Amino acid sequence: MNAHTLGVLLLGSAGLALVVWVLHKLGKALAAIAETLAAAAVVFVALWWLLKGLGWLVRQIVAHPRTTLAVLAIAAWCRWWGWLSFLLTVLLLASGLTTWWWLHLVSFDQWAGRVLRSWWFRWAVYAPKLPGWLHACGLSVKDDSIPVDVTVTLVGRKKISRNQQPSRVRIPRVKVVKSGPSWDEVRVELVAGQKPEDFDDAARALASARKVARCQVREIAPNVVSIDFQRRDLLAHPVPCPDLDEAAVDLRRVWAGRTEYGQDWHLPLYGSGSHTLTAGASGAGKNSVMWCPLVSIAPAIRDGLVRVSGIDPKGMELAYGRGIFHRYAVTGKDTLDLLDDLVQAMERRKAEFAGRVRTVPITREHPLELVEFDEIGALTKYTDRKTREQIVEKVALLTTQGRALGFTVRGYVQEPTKDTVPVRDLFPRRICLRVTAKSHVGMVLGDQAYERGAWANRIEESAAGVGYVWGEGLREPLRVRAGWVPDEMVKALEAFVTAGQVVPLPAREIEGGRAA
Ligand SMILES: Nc1ncnc2c1ncn2[C@@H]1O[C@H](COP(=O)(O)OP(=O)(O)OP(=O)(O)O)[C@@H](O)[C@H]1O
Repeated sequence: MNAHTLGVLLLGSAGLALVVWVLHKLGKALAAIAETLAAAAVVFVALWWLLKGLGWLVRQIVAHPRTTLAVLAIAAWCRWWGWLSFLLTVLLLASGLTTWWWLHLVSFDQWAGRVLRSWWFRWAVYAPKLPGWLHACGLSVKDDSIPVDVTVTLVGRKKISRNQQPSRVRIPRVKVVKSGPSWDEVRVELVAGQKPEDFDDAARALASARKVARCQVREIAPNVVSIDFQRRDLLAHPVPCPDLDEAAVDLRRVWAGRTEYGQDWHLPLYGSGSHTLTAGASGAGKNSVMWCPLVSIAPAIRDGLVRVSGIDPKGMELAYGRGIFHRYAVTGKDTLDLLDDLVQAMERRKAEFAGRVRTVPITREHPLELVEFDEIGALTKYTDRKTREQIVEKVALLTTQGRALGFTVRGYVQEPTKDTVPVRDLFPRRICLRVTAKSHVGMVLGDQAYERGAWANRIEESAAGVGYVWGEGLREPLRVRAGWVPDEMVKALEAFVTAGQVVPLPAREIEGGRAA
């Protein structure tokens, strides 16, 4: 090997060593950069998720402030007083609520049950499931269904612009859930492009999705509808009126039918809140509201503790049980005589008891005078002016002064306008059976009754005897069904109270319906 070759070899080796050294340094530098980048990426991703999580949490807190407060309160309780005391308090509360439920179902449900049920249904049913049902029933709006813009430029070319973002589905938002004993009201806010009628068309599909028999839609505001689901109906079948018996009678609490909770419904015929006005369209079942309490107090009528007077402008309904009525009137003149007689009796009683008692005790000498005024509108609107004014005056006297003296008036009307029944407001207790117009509900039960769930205009024709009561200790309108009194029972009642003095009609005629 000569000197030239040796020099080349040495130079080559030195160059190679330099290249290896440079590559080594470069590799180290790149590894450091990659490591830094990876660390930065991990930190960035972690921060991104943290921010996203925080954003979600803030959204939840804003969207569900009550739940957030409850969770915070529970956490604070457990932190300061321990989880055992919290558990014991929950158990105590639960047993208190159960006792209340057991003792008085209606007041429990109206004050606590429906709040708890609404909360539970919102979380467990409507918030998670309703969006899916609405989408499946065609009640969502897809952004790609927004029309495409077509622009004609100056050079005549068409430019078609589409939204390139992925299509988004917009679904009505659940605003409020209210759960009554039979119905759930779910208020949703419509999205742009929807109208309340879209929901009307989808009502049956929504009922199937919720697996309930009925679903109805109400427009609350131009952009808010209430989707009402009927969960159950304990009043779907007629409620039989119990047979006549000798049981003791409490005139302040007379059995009249059943409530939507499946419990007994009682009405007072004596004392506070006994004057009652029942409104209902033709065939709504007003007569069961009249007959059923009379059947319940049959022993008191027979024993002379209750004296029933009947005003029957149609001359049909009450005539079928004519023997039950101590006084009976059909025409305007007869009605005036009947009311005159009652007002005079009231005046006599007033003179006898004034200053001695605050409420006249009911005895055979001073029986409860119960007036059943069928079709009150026929005589307070559709008679001559003089008779009409006198009838209104007498009814007003009896309803304003009669309570403490043992005089009770129960009126029945088809059209509950002030024009038809000028004394409407003098009846402290009102019952609204099926009516033909939404406005009638407010006229009978008062403002806000319809909004609070007394949907009497929606009662089906087949549900005769079903209606709503409100007020008198009831926080929310209560759906009731009057006990059904068949024709044979009216005859049996007549025979019972007259001790068989009235000759019953032959069975053939009874089966054929109520005779005049
Ligand atoms: N409580 C009830 N349960 C079941 N069906 C009932 C009840 N009450 C009434 N019905 C049915 O409805 C029909 C009409 O009832 P009802 O005569 O009481 O109506 P109404 O309101 O008095 O009508 P109108 O004002 O025309 O006399 C009855 O013949 C009966 O078939």
